[in-house]
Amino acid sequence: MSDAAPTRAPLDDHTFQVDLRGLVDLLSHHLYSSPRVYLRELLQNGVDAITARRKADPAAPAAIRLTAAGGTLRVEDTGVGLTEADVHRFLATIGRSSKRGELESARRDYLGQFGIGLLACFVVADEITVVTRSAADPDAAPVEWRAGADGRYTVRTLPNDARPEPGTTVLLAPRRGSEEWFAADRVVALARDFGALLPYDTAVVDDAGTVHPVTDTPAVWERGYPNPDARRAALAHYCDNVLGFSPLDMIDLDVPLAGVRGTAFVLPSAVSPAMRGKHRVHLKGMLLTESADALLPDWAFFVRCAVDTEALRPTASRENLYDDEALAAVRDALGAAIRDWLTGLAARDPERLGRFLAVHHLGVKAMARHDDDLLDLMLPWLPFETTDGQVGLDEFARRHRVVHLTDSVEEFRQIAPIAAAAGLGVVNGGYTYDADLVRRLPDLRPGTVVDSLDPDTVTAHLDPVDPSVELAAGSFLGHARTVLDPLSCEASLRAFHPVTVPALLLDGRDERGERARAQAESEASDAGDALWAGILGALRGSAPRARLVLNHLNPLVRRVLTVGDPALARTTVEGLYGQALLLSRRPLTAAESALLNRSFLGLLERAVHETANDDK
Ligand SMILES: Nc1ncnc2c1ncn2[C@@H]1O[C@H](COP(=O)(O)OP(=O)(O)OP(=O)(O)O)[C@@H](O)[C@H]1O
Repeated sequence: MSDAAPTRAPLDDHTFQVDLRGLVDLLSHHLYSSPRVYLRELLQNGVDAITARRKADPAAPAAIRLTAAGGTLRVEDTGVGLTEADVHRFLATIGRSSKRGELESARRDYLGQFGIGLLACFVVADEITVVTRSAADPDAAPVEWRAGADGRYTVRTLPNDARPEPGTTVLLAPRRGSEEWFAADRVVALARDFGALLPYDTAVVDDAGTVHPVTDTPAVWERGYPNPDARRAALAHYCDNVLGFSPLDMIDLDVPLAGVRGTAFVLPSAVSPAMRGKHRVHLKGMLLTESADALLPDWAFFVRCAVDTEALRPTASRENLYDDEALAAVRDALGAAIRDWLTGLAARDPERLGRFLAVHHLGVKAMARHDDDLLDLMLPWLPFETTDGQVGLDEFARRHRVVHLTDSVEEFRQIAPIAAAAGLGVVNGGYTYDADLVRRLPDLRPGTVVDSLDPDTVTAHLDPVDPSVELAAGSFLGHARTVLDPLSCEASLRAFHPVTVPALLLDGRDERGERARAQAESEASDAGDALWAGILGALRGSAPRARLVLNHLNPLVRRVLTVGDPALARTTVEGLYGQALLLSRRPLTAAESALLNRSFLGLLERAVHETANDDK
């Protein structure tokens, strides 16, 4: 056996091979949502180049000219330009960027950072030609770089007079099928959309030599106005033109920490809280997205923002904001600004607050669920549907020490008139957020009690009938109990308003749960599943039952109570139960539909039978 160290096979050093064609295809065709971004990337490179040049020479010219003529596009900037070495290093190396060197400060100063933006041009063109001359090295000759979508490129130096001044020109001709992106009017529209707020003078020249200005700065929210009305009018005009609606109101936004400034426009009509806001976000002037959805807290679904930001980060496709801590902090700060606006309105301009709440009370309720101070402040203003009509909770709680809450809109509709007549204070808890807010009342207004409205409470508030009346109705009520027992429902007799209601079915959530259980039990036993039916049967009795309350003030009910014929009495009970069931406006089970059918046909048959007898 040898004790020599085991010999190792020599290591082979390798480098990843990159299939440029595949990479170019991936980046250029799958990163971006639309070919239109090619123009944004070109504008962005022009802006960054000028910023870089101006760092060394603050007086350097700053202009970007796009020439859309003869179906091609030329983008020329007065920026820092590139030497031949730079061309190889930056232009021709995917993923390398001259804008990343100083890290944080670079990110602050430049729009680009990833070193892939130029590839977006391959979405619309097969070849990119760049002619550039460095401002950093006055002796460096102009350089021409030609690159194909297949990853090949050529570089050559040009005579000095091919480009006398520093700067860069990018030339593109459309790939077949992409001609539309090069039409002058399209280029003007795209450049204005992306670049209206860019810091340097930018314009498009068309075939006829007409110059179309692109930049329109400062932003409409940054400009000076002779008076607040003029400012409001200008912002409203912008909102109409750019966001497509006439705002109900406007809120100034300013978060110095992240350099976010802009305006939140209040939508003129209510929107679903589930709809996430689509906000227009510029990054250092360049339009990043028209549909940023994480800029505001979820509850602020009633506004659309237009902002410019200095410090938030874009995603690599540059079509949305990177959801990091900075964005979370901005989101909180913008949420606070909207909240402050609201509290300001409550204090100074209740009429405007009223107009706002008439449309967006749902949004404010959503917001108030997580914010006790706001709820406290808005309590007098937020409308709730109650037995006293549409009123603020504050006022309602003053009038009713116990605030009863229904589970659903249907329950409220059915019970509200009767409960109101009986002196109960009921709030409709069936609407989104309302129940949550009402349940917080005792904390905000000590002494107030909030209680669910259950059948027993309502029955207890309905006037009992005279014992002699109850006695006289005993036989009919006996039939009623026989009919209703299998439906897990009890019958009772009370006097209540309105007199037009013959019977009331009090049927809370627990009662419905019990009915669902009973139905499952009978289905299980029909199917021969004794074990399951037994389990369900064991649950029985613990759950409260529904209650059919007959109204002794109702003339029809008074007559019905005297019916002696057992068959007719049962059909009548079924009819009254069915009618009360329909009034409750909730979906019927199969057994309930069958009962309704049976009672309707039974009564019809009796009516026809009697008429036939009368005719004899
Ligand atoms: N107009 C220009 N003037 C001077 N240099 C340019 C110009 N366009 C591109 N470059 C150089 O080419 C590099 C790569 O550009 P590219 O657009 O691919 O990426 P980027 O702008 O650095 O980053 P991003 O991918 O975030 O846009 C840049 O970092 C810059 O050095």
